[in-house]
Amino acid sequence: MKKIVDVQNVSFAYKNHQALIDINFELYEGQRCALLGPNGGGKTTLVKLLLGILSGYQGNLALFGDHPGRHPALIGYVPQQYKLNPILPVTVKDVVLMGANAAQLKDKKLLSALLTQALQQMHIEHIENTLFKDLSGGQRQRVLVARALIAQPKLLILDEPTSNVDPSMTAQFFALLSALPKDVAVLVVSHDMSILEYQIDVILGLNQTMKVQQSKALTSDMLQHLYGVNSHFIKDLVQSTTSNNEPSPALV
Ligand SMILES: Nc1ncnc2c1ncn2[C@@H]1O[C@H](COP(=O)(O)OP(=O)(O)OP(=O)(O)O)[C@@H](O)[C@H]1O
Repeated sequence: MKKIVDVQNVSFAYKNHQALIDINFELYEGQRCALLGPNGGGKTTLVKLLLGILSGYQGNLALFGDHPGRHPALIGYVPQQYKLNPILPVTVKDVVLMGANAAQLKDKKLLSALLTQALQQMHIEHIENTLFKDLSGGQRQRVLVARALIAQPKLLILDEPTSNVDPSMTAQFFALLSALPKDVAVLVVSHDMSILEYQIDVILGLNQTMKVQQSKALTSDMLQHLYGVNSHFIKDLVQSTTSNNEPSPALV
């Protein structure tokens, strides 16, 4: 398996705040990974470092064997929110095609095939001419993933993808993600532990320092690391929010 992300002993400090301390993890092609952590835990900072938006870190950080920011076309980033000027009549198709512009895809035939494929992958071909502003939160989320997919990235970073959608849309959204090409590595950033009910291979628990788990069973150690409170309280909380009140398989 190809290594997509390699982070070794990475630390990062803002002017007056040490945000990340000695972070280590690797991400391989096809892996589905959850980056979990409390507010202020450093998730955004880490993502910005991966995207090459922030620099000035200590340690070693490589994506596709190179410095961050060198291969933007290989990374699809899906922001938490995407604001468009409501006056602009921008359709779903327009938004998805913006992803092709960013990756500088110009061949018209190829572009048309990739557009169709991205719309189909996210099951939004029927709304391609609908105005983006008229969509629901869940539909917008799918359009933004399609916008990232049109450039055929090898790493997809999803920032709090389900923060604006209800639980049934969340389930549908993750079902779609599990149908992505198998070689695409996916990093889902969230503080919502219920994402662990979906297909996740690795948990990165970030709270200034990082704990890595190669399974999606949340251990007491991980809960303590992330939230620093009695782990039974959190387990009870998560279980009480699952739809059928059955103990979640993600918890041990
Ligand atoms: N530009 C900045 N200057 C100084 N401190 C910052 C800056 N950006 C973030 N921080 C601090 O760094 C820490 C990590 O912030 P970060 O935004 O990475 O956390 P997060 O896990 O993404 O949080 P949230 O889940 O609330 O979005 C926080 O204590 C935050 O206050």
